[in-house]
Amino acid sequence: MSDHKVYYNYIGGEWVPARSGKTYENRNPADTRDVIGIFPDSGAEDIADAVAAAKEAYNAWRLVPAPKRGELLYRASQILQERKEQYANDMTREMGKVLAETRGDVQEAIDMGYFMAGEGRRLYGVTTPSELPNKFQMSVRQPLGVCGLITPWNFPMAIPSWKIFPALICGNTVVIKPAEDTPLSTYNFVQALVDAGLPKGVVNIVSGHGPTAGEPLVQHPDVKVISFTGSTEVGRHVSTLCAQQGKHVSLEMGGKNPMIIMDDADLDLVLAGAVWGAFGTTGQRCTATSRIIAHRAIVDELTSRIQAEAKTIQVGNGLVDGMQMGPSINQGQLSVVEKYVKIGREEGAELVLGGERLTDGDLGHGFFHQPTIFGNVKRNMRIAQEEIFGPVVSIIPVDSLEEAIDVANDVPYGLSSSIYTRNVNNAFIAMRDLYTGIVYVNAPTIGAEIHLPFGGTKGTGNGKREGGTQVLDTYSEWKSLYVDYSGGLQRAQIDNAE
Ligand SMILES: NC(=O)C1=CN([C@@H]2O[C@H](COP(=O)(O)OP(=O)(O)OC[C@H]3O[C@@H](n4cnc5c(N)ncnc54)[C@H](OP(=O)(O)O)[C@@H]3O)[C@@H](O)[C@H]2O)C=CC1
Ligand SMILES: O=C(O)CCC(=O)C(=O)O
Repeated sequence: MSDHKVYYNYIGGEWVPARSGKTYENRNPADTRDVIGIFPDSGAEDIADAVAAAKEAYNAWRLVPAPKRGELLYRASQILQERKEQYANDMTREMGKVLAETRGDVQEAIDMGYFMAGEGRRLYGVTTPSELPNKFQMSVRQPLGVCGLITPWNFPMAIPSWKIFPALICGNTVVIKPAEDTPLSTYNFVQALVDAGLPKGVVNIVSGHGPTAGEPLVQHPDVKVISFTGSTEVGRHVSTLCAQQGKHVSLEMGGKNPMIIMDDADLDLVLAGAVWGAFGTTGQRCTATSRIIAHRAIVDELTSRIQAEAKTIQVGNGLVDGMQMGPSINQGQLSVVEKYVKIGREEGAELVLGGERLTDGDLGHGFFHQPTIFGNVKRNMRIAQEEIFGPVVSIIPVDSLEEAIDVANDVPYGLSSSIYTRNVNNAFIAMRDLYTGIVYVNAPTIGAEIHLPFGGTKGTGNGKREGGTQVLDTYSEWKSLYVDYSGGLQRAQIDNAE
């Protein structure tokens, strides 16, 4: 028998194993000798149990006054705050990103909790004047029922919080299937909700694999909305399944985010932003800067300065002080990085830095790769078009702002973009013409805050947004209410007119 910690699904207020008894191991991507824990390898039957529990709990939860629901969310955020350091440590161990970043991940969940707790006292609808006398009208949000949530591994607490908190504040109940690589952080998040006193069945977590646990959740007829964050390929499949049942679906998917550097940019500022944008979280952010579109007048200087800066990045176990970049999440993702490095070389891009897996000493036990920069990249090369989701950035020279924006928009994704310039006109043109869900000026493509809508255009999404109050639209439907207090007067007026 192994002595690793065993985790269970949380269904209807009980911690239970998968009905089949099957489990899987969760290992540290920085050192695969380190087993984080044993998690249920759940199937359709476990999903069915969780959906039934959520459906039952919905009847009471939807009637809890929204401000009271908000108080529970507030309490959960306080608990997350108290446990922030422990949860950040757990997250670095299971996901690999450095501690400063996992603290930020937990903090985003805390922020989202406080934000949505406040929404419990707002959840604004509108009133409008009526065309008729003695008639009142207004619109209110109503919950949908059971929400199915499917999340990726790169923000394993923040992204679940972006879904669970707004779903709950609207009066829904939820079943979440976290990424198989990072269940612990989502379990920790759910534990905080449980400890805050959430009623049984309101939140349910079922771990397992996408096709065997995620897909049954998507297909379950009692699940009214699916909120999915992950790859464009899986997201489109999920969307197709939802369409077959006419089910609501919110999709947040991939990115190929450009950073435009004009010839008047402050290059010191650019340097910090470009290195953080490209190599923060090992490039495993959907908002990561994966293309630097630089004016030809400064591209050589910029390339050599970014190369010098990126060379100093300390790559290693994120729990060790001083480390700046962790590993890829797993062997599959590392292989994708290696594949694209090979493709870039074959396409004739200039390898300016990196390009190799790191295996010295203890690094050999993890999925580490050098920060990698390609220069002289052409806009239509595969490394400039396809999402890599790793520490690889392409520098693309251009001759004008117009060309830069054209190149920036010429990819199948549209999540985030940025421009560095001292010229206010250029900045406003870019804000207007970059066809992405998020645009930064003089800042990298990463670092979104939860108070504004988060999401993208084209292959990045399906028009929905997380974050901001706009996220409430995913977890509620509008109901228009008309109240006639004329005592039949209106009917009489209409009859007389006829
Ligand atoms: N736009 C955004 O907001 C964000 C987008 N992303 C995108 O996510 C991707 C990386 O995340 P990754 O986890 O690898 O993405 P995947 O699409 O592989 O997985 C996302 C989630 O979907 C599950 N899943 C896989 N197959 C199915 C299926 N057939 N039915 C239902 N669920 C399924 C996964 O389970 P399992 O873990 O078992 O595979 C996981 O929980 C990148 O492309 C990135 O751009 C990431 C973060 C934010
Ligand atoms: O850096 C950001 O803006 C947030 C990134 C994010 O949420 C993601 O990559 O999933």
